[in-house]
Amino acid sequence: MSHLAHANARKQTAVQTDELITANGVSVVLGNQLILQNIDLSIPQGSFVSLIGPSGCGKSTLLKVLAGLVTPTSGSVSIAGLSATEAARRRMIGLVFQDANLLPWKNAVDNASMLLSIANRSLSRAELQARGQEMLELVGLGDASNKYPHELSGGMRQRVAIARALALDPAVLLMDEPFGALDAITRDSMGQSLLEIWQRTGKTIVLVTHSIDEAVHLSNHVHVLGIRPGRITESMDIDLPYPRDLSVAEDPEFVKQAVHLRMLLRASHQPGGAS
Ligand SMILES: Nc1ncnc2c1ncn2[C@@H]1O[C@H](COP(=O)(O)OP(=O)(O)OP(=O)(O)O)[C@@H](O)[C@H]1O
Repeated sequence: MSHLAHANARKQTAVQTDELITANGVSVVLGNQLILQNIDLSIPQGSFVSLIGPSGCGKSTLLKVLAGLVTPTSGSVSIAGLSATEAARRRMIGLVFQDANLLPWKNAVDNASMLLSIANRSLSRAELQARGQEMLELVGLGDASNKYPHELSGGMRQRVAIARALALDPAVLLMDEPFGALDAITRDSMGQSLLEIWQRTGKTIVLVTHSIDEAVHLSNHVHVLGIRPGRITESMDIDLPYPRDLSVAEDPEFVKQAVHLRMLLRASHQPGGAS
């Protein structure tokens, strides 16, 4: 191996750290308002991280920065050693929003393979359908492939949206209040399914949520954002073993951590100055 090849191998090793996503000193000004101030984040590969904070504190904006959709005014984001824009261009980022945004004239399997069909024009219809079906099975909708969005419940539509994002096999799944419009019981079961998908696929997940219980049930790490300006005020590990099922909510340790998170969240509602 040449000297240069040795140096490159060293460089590659250096990039392959446990951290998949890092944000360094990210600030965002929109209009003339400071929305995010000096955000530092370090998200390990394969982790499940939740972002929680008061309404309007900038959680969605931060997710958009990680997705390469909003360019920081200062600071930088790296995803597997690439800029967020480049990671997005390479389809390494899957996005799921509160609204499933399915195409009403396509059935579930065609919706699930829709982004893949755009990303890889060389795939045959049979290949697209096979991948769409595989993803629907992963999200527990294997029997609904021929159903159209109007025939699906809100939870089922969100499952298709998750299948659509996963069909591209992204390294990261960024989710913005994906279960926010669902009833409490459906929301619980969607969270549980998401945990199982996470454990089966090993994806890195960043979830924006308003639910303390959801954050504690699902994540191994939670960042609390404060308001005016949006900044990370606290971070906490969720110290509960996986696999977790819904009965974890009755575990005294769960209750303790949820109480602690509530206290951090309450403090984050106080407007603050410099972080
Ligand atoms: N394009 C924009 N131009 C100007 N201000 C914006 C823009 N987008 C968002 N904002 C402002 O940035 C702030 C943060 O918005 P953001 O949607 O990121 O908050 P959030 O924490 O996700 O809120 P919520 O929990 O209510 O969804 C808000 O005050 C919002 O009005």
